[in-house]
Amino acid sequence: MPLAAEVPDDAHEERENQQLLLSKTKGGPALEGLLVGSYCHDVLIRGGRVVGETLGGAAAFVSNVLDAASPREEEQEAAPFVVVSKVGHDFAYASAPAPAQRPSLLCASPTTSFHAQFSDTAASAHAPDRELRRVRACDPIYPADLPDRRFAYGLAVGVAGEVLPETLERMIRLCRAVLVDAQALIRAFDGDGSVGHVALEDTPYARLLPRVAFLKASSEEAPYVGVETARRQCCVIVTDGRDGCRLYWDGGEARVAPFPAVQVDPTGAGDSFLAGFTAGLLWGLSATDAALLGNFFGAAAVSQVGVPTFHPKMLQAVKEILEEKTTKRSSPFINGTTFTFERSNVHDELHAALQEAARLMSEQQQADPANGNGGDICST
Ligand SMILES: Nc1ncnc2c1ncn2[C@@H]1O[C@H](COP(=O)(O)OP(=O)(O)O)[C@@H](O)[C@H]1O
Ligand SMILES: O=P([O-])([O-])O[C@@H]1[C@@H](O)[C@H](O)[C@@H](O)[C@H](O)[C@@H]1O
Repeated sequence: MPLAAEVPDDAHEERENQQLLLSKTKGGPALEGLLVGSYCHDVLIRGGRVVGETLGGAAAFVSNVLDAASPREEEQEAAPFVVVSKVGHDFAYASAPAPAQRPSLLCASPTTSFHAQFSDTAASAHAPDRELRRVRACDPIYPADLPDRRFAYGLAVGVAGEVLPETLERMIRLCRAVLVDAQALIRAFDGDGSVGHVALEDTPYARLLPRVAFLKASSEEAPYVGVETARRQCCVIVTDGRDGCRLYWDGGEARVAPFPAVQVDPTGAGDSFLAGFTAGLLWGLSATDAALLGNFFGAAAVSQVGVPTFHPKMLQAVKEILEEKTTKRSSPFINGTTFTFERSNVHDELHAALQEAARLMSEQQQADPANGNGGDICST
């Protein structure tokens, strides 16, 4: 399987990109990321009643976790990444932390909006927890919307088909390693906006897979990704709700254990997982170890409604754990030419330490229900 460091022979721009990044990042500033996908409006509905209206879009959940957990230099006020997102003039959350910090491109079309219909009866462990309908769609993100400079890593995190194939291709050219959420590639929308899926191999994105480093899919999306074919081209991560996740690469696979959580809203779990995973790579963890951080932030996401708020003490605990358990502050994968998938000998210790931080998080939430927990969307 080609690693991110390997590029097709004819990809001059990508080779040049690698050279630039290698020279720039050796002992240099923290690694800058490029996050592409639009913020949106989420309307949460249960039993025919609106039970929540929140900021949504993977860009919001991913920014939140990257800001909380990615390594940064002491003097850096914000985590080093750029967001390319599009919203309309009706955007209701311009002053929320993530959009305020990294504003969107304004369009004449309305902000993308999803209705999430939650089941009125208790969901079984593996049944889809919600049905999504895209009720409005903002403009797509075009290659020309991306900054014309190089990035250490890219995250393609569209929710409504806004990351066009040519935009993903441009990201691959600009970024040393690209991580993709399958929901950006395989969603199809029928006449009333109901979200369905198409097989990845039938989309124009399929040919780009060998140049992608990681592809994350939920267990519902995995059959459309075709894990057995895709794992020969990039590392595939399948998330499985409360059961954690599995990684598949060419020649190996691993299961990564979850963290306990009291789920009140499943929205954003996959997005927060991908961001936690990316932060883990940036801290220098192997892919299987980084997935622990993905599971940790996925569990944190489901414990609150909408984009979660993290308690500073919990974040401090996580930072101390990462400082202790990681040997480098920047990933050899993103910073250099080597990369590992396998679990390391700190995996179990890291899991145990994060489990403690997860316990701290749930205690703090119970003690302070105002801390982002706006009510239970899930239970009957
Ligand atoms: N109920 C839960 N308890 C603990 N962790 C969870 C729970 N639901 C989700 N997670 C975490 O979030 C990750 C992503 O959740 P999942 O439901 O698979 O994604 P999606 O939101 O894309 O459907 C999981 O792999 C797991 O680590
Ligand atoms: O829950 P999750 O799969 O991680 O991601 C979600 C998307 O599937 C949904 O379309 C969007 O409206 C949510 O805000 C969130 O981004």
